[in-house]
Amino acid sequence: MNYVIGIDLGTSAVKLLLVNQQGAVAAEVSKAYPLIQQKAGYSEQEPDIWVKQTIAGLSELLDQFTGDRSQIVGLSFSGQMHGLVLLDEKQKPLRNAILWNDTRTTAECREIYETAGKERLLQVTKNPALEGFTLPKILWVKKHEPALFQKAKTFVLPKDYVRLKLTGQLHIDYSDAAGTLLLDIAKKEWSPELCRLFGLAPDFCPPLIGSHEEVGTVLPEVAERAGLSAQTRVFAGGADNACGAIGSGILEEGKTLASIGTSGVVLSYESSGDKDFQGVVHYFNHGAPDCFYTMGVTLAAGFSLSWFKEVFAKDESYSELLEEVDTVPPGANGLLFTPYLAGERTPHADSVIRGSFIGIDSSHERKDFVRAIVEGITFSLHESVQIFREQGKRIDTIVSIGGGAQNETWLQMQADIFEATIVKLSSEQGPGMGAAMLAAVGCGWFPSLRHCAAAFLKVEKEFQPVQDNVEQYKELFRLYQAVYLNTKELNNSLVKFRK
Ligand SMILES: Nc1ncnc2c1ncn2[C@@H]1O[C@H](COP(=O)(O)OP(=O)(O)O)[C@@H](O)[C@H]1O
Ligand SMILES: O=C(CO)[C@@H](O)[C@H](O)COP(=O)(O)O
Repeated sequence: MNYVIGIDLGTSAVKLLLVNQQGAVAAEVSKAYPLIQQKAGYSEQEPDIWVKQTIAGLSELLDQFTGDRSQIVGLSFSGQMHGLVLLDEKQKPLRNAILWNDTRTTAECREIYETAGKERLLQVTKNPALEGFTLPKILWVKKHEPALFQKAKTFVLPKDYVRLKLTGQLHIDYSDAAGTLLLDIAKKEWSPELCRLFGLAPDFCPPLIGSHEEVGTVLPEVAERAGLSAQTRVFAGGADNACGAIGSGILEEGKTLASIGTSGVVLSYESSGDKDFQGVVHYFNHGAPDCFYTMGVTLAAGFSLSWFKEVFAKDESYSELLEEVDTVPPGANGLLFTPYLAGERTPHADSVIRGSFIGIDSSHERKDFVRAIVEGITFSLHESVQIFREQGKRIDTIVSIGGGAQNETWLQMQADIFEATIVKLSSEQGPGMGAAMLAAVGCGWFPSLRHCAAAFLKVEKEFQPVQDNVEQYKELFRLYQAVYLNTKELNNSLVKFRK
């Protein structure tokens, strides 16, 4: 029996899956790393911690493996999107990576519209200028750290940096390049026009590659440290949401997923790259060749829960924290939460808004707060589900993945709020599984990702909406939506008091 490894470089941790030819997960490892938040709106990570934890994770994964290492024939990557890793001429990072949930770049987003024009930007990149995307971060460093920027020869995205250190090969794949605001999405090439407008040298953007393409083998010194065979074939991999789509079988029109990781995502397959969504939802290249996807993004989905756990329940596990949440009724006994801890993207592209608990009563217990958080995150994702429905998409079944999909009360809540059947797969690790599938297809185990999905992906359980809950949540959702409008101005006035 042969195996492949899927490496998902998430925001909270790198997660590694060892997958056999039947798609069963033979071993899995998660290695965490911290977020660096110097001030409100800032979010960074140290690129070399990703590499260190990935190699340590590979080594732990291999410790669990009793077979012959030469049976591990391939590996590939999935990674948090948009994060800027600036490299010098020796391909060393010049500073910490600025991540997808860092919103310091509102002025640079304005500059992008003024320089390129919103219409033209949407035509080329299919996306609006949002603080989380890569180009605004490049412009921020250029403006605020000019001496450092002068030394920058190129840039990569997070998982591309790890792949560079594991193989020595420099690339960005199309699905991740799509989130930079520098890629012509339909033509699948770096936009010479945008690079020129923003003063970026033609070789500043690295060579592009397809997610399924082979880049080489692991470097001998890495193979030795990780305990891998030096013959292990490496395939490019993709953006975590593109890989999540592969790993949950979102490979044809009409399929939708909801992911609750650090961010929250509702994603839908698109067969062509020439539709016009006017930037209301993100529109990116898929990890499967020559197709696309649209998605709405909640910036602080799982992050809202991890924030609460870190501040109020540091020593408890998520299962302990969520233990009593099913004893609290829908509406958390009159408590509403909006998950805007890091600002928001869909439907309110707003870097200034922050979260609220509305309706705190002296009768509320911790479990009410936890229920309100989980409901607020799910309401936020429901705003994206609604956008897709308003655009004519039929959404009656949603595959749920990410850390949040480990909790059955939350899965039932998704069914009740989204008013759709929620599918839980045998592994909730969609992005890691998608990366493993890219390696499996690359190694020739299957003729296509669809064949691989048919063999690998197994439904573990389905959750149906409960009508009584659906009705209550419809009313609560309207109240939830009112919170944004009623707290927007208050938050604008609070900015000067933030860290
Ligand atoms: N047992 C659990 N039940 C519910 N939610 C969980 C559980 N474990 C983790 N989570 C949530 O999942 C998030 C991490 O999900 P994950 O998909 O691993 O994120 P990322 O890819 O961003 O690192 C955490 O922030 C937390 O909110
Ligand atoms: O910014 C986006 C998508 O546009 C995020 O979805 C990141 O890709 C991070 O993902 P997770 O760490 O939450 O999986």
